[in-house]
Amino acid sequence: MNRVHQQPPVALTIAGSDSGGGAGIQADLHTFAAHGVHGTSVLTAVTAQNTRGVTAAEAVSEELVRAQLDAVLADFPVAAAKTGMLGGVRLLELVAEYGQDDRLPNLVVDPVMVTTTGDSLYAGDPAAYLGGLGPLSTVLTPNLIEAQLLLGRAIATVEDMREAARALATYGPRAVLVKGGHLERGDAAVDVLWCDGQMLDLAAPRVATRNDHGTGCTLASAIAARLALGHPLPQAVAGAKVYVTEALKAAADWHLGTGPGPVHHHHGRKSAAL
Ligand SMILES: Nc1ncnc2c1ncn2[C@@H]1O[C@H](COP(=O)(O)OP(=O)(O)OP(=O)(O)O)[C@@H](O)[C@H]1O
Ligand SMILES: Cc1ncc(CO)c(N)n1
Repeated sequence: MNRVHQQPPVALTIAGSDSGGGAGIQADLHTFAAHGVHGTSVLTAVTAQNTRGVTAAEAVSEELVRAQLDAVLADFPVAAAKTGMLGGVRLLELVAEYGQDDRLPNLVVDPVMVTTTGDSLYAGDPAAYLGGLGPLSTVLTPNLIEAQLLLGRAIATVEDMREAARALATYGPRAVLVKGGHLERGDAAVDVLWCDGQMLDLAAPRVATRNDHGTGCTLASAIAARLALGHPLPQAVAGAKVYVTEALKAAADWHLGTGPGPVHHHHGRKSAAL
């Protein structure tokens, strides 16, 4: 038997740490593990954060980010990568440099700028995202607020989301997923995917829960995990959305923290405690 098939594919997350464990690098590594993918990580920032918000944040130096990227990429067959919090233009440009050298295959770019609790995680010009990482992205995954910041216009309806996805695609990503988690209307959570010239609406039942911390990170890393496993792009995105919906459902009754808590990344597995 070919031993190569007995080992997990490798995915890489380039993101910040959430001390509360619901978003950021922690959510990404949980998601990779839940998909049976080996997770490697490049830490870009450390945040002091819980379910109520971010109380402090500090960027990792460019030298240390570069050293982490070099260490991982020199030794692991990274099949897909994902960016989350980059903090500002300097780390964004550094990551773009690796992308330009074709060292970040199947790159999912989650343009993290503000948390749902309103804390800023990006001090820089939103346009730098499109210029720096747009052409290198396999999928760009802005939420409503990020899409508005990237395009400088209001987005209020699903039709606006479709127009935004088309407009963002002109900056070079192969696909754009505009997420509608913050469009609190109706009983569906609708995202729109512009992929290879086609528009798809991805709808899921809206889960009645306050525990939605880290859903964006979880979705982006589930897409990366599925790309690492060899799923074709639209199926990887659709499957990742189902995974997030199930993770939201499974954690709906949790009371972890007093604010919006984390989702259940390992909902497919029985825990000894539950
Ligand atoms: N209550 C919900 N029920 C079902 N799906 C949801 C719900 N809230 C969010 N989603 C889905 O979760 C995914 C992430 O969307 P969202 O717009 O919340 O991202 P985000 O703002 O980047 O997340 P966060 O900043 O909390 O990590 C999308 O697929 C969205 O449709
Ligand atoms: C570190 C980190 N990255 C991303 C997000 C967005 O959810 C967050 N809250 N914290």
